[in-house]
This record gives sequence, C-alpha cells and structure tokens, in this order.
Amino acid sequence: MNILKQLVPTKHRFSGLTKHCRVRAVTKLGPHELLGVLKQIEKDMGRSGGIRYGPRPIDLDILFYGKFKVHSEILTIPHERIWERPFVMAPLMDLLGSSADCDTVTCWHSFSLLSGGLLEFWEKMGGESLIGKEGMKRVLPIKSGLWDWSQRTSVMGILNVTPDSFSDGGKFVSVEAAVTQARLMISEGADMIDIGAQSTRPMASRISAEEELDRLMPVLEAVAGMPEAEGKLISVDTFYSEVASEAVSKGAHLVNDISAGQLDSNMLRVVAGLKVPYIAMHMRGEPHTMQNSENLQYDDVCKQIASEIYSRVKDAELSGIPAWRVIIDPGIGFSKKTEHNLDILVGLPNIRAEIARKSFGVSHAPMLIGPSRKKFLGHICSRIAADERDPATIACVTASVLGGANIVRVHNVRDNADSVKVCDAMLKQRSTKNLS
Ligand SMILES: Nc1ncnc2c1ncn2[C@@H]1O[C@H](COP(=O)(O)OP(=O)(O)OP(=O)(O)O)[C@@H](O)[C@H]1O
Ligand SMILES: Nc1nc2c(c(=O)[nH]1)N=C(CO)CN2
Ligand SMILES: [Mg+2]
Repeated sequence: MNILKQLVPTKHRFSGLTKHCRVRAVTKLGPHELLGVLKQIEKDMGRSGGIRYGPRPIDLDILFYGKFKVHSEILTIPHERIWERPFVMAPLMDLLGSSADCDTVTCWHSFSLLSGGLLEFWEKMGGESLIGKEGMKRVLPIKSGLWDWSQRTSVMGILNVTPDSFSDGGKFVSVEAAVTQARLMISEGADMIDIGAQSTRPMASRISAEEELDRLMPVLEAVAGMPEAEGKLISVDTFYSEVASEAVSKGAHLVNDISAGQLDSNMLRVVAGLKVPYIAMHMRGEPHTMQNSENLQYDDVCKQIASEIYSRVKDAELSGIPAWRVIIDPGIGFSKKTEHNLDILVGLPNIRAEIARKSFGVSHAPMLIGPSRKKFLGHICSRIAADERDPATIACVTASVLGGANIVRVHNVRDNADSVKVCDAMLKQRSTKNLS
C-alpha cells in the first residue's frame, strides 16, 4: 500500500454498491512502473484472476498521466473506458473546477475531443442528474458509517453551555439542564446536537481552552452517554484544537469551527489527525473584531465568501483534512451586516456556483446555515428578545433549504424541523417534476 500512502486522495465523496474514488497525485514512477505497482497492490489485496469487468475486491486504473498519451500492449492512457462510465466521470469531475487552472487540466479537457471539454462531456452523459442514480451518491464518512446527507436536510440543535450566549446564555450550564435540553431537541427531531462552551456573539470576551473544557466535558460526556443519543451525531462548537481533540476522544463526532482554522494555528492539523468531519465557517477577524468596519467591506458578498471559504478549505486540505470531510458554512452574522446576511440567504446557489469555478468537489460539499435567532432578525422584525425570533428564523431556514442548505443549526428544533420537512417535500416534488 506504500504508493497509496504517498498519493494524496484529493476528493472522494461517492459511494454506491462499490466505492469509487479518484486520486490526483504526484509520482516519480513512469506510467508502466505505476501500472506494475497498482497491479501488485490489487494482488496484495486479494484480487487474483477473476472475471474481466466483473466483481473484484479492488480495481486500480490509471485515468490520466499528466499531459501524456500512452498506447502500448498493456497500457492505454487516457483509460479507454472513462468515456462510457458515469461512475468514473462523476468523481473525476469533482477533481476539477469549471475553469481549468493549469496546462495539465486543459490537456485532460482536450482529451474529451469536445470544445467544452470534460464538462461538456459530463453534461452530455447526464451530469449532476446522474447523482443519486447508477449506484452513485454523495456521502460523508462519519461515526462508523456513511452519512447520506443529500437525501434530506439535517437539523442541528444548539446546546450552549455558556453563561453569556445571546439567546439562551446560562440556561443549560448545569449538566442536568443540558441533558434535559438535548433530550428534548432529539425528541423533537434533531439529527445532531452542537455543544458549545464559548460564546462567539459579537464582542464576547474570550475564555481559555482550559475553561472551555471545564464547562464542556461534563455535558458532552453526559449527552454522549444518553440512550436517546444513540444514532444521533454530536458536534463540538470550538475554535481550539485542544478542545476539539479532547471532545472527539470523549464522543463528539464532528468539529464545528467558526474560524475555519484561523484562531488556532494547530486546529487544521489536529482535526486532520482526528479524521472527523470539519465544519469550516466563513468569518473575518475574530468575534471581538468581526463587526469592525474593515471586516464588513464587501463588493459582492456571495463571491467573496465563496472565495474566502474556498481558501480555508484549500488550507484544510494542505493540512491533511480531505475536502470530502469538510462541511461549508457562509457564517450568517459573522462579519456581516443585515444586508449581507440577506444576500447570503437568497444567494446560496451563487455561493456554490462561485466555488465551482475552482472546484466542483468543494462546491458540492454539504452546506450548513446558522441563522437562528440572530440579531439581524431582531432588527428586521423589531424583536428585542432573542427567543421571540423563532418565526423569523423559520423564514430563513425555509429559504436556506430551498436554496440548497443541507444542515440547519437552530435553537427551536420542533418548529424548524417542520419547516425542513415541508421544504424537503417541496424539493422532492421539484425533482420529480423535472424528471418527467
Ligand atoms: N489506463 C490503464 N489503467 C489500468 N490498466 C490498464 C490501462 N490501460 C490498459 N490497461 C490494461 O488493462 C488490463 C486489464 O485491466 P484490469 O485488470 O484493471 O481489468 P478490469 O478492471 O476488469 O477493467 P477495467 O479496469 O476497465 O474495469 C491491465 O492488466 C492493464 O494491462
Ligand atoms: N457553524 C456555525 N457555528 C456557529 C454559528 C453558525 O452560524 N454556524 N453561529 C453561532 C452563533 O450563534 C455559533 N456557532
Ligand atoms: Mg482495471
């Protein structure tokens, strides 16, 4: 397996009856040497003889080799059957973006013999409409299984164990109160519980990782141990690597980082080692400075958020977190004015389209939206008390799900779960109609 360890699996988010994975990597091996090594790996993994094109434990093929074409008795590059196989094309597309970013990729496009390159070829094959069919779906490895996040929208219930959160500060600090709230949210339909022990509202003063851990751990352990939490996911809302690491060792399944790695230089490396999904949220500055005027300058908010999130995901990849483990979040209320939050809520498809210019893989990442009870809703609806902002939150959740969000982070699970169900039913109806 040595060679596979050297290779960096760039993006793979697909599963079906078989798992299909594409890897883009650098190697010193020549094409025939590489084929020899791949054949040896297949053999070591138990593939011997067997039916051509039939079931097998593993099949390693070379699709492209830089800009080269190879044609020998034992090797043809580009691989001859790329063009007839949606299960090859789909993950291959996720390695690309809509604009070719180097000569090699331009060359791969030219191999398709179409002026629109691989993109046109994929569209002709059926494109995005093939996902969900042909045994292909987008999934995220989580806990011990695969989470098929594209089938329906997930509801993340917020559990703040902070004395100073803007909406529910102080309410769930005791372990009993926190467990009761987690149990209630699960009974109301929460798929995940996001536990946070540090308030990140504007101007919140920062507490240390030690203090955060002291607040978090008793609650996390109690929630993780609840029989009702069986089959549910627990995320930890933290920007500290130490907290993320400790929390995952005690039962958290994913890390939710409002800073996308910018507030703790060890965060990305640590999360890479934890091998759990990572929520990378867009924010400029830190909670103390995010609403400063320099952090609120946008020409085109969706475009800039897309490009800034993409940079964070790229950093995460370079630190060892594969892009397919990343969940993206445009960060409602973080370094945003009311108008920016509204631009995001109506512009989620634009954010994805903008990311797609760089990487189809990242543009198809699960997207989380967290508008719950935020201040801009208070401004729009003249609701000073945060817990009066639930109807306004539902409006945002509705727009988000219809715009392509896959996870909504909310305080009031009961009412938002209904909104999500209706939106999912509408989306299903829309896709059925598009097919007919
Ligand atoms: N680009 C390529 N990548 C891998 N093998 C190739 C390539 N071009 C030609 N071959 C040859 O094809 C032979 C059979 O391939 P393999 O054993 O992978 O069959 P298969 O897996 O049933 O077919 P496929 O990979 O198309 O599904 C290999 O031994 C190899 O010599
Ligand atoms: N991923 C994510 N995490 C958060 C968010 C949010 O919008 N997204 N909002 C918060 C403040 O309420 C705290 N944490
Ligand atoms: Mg093969």
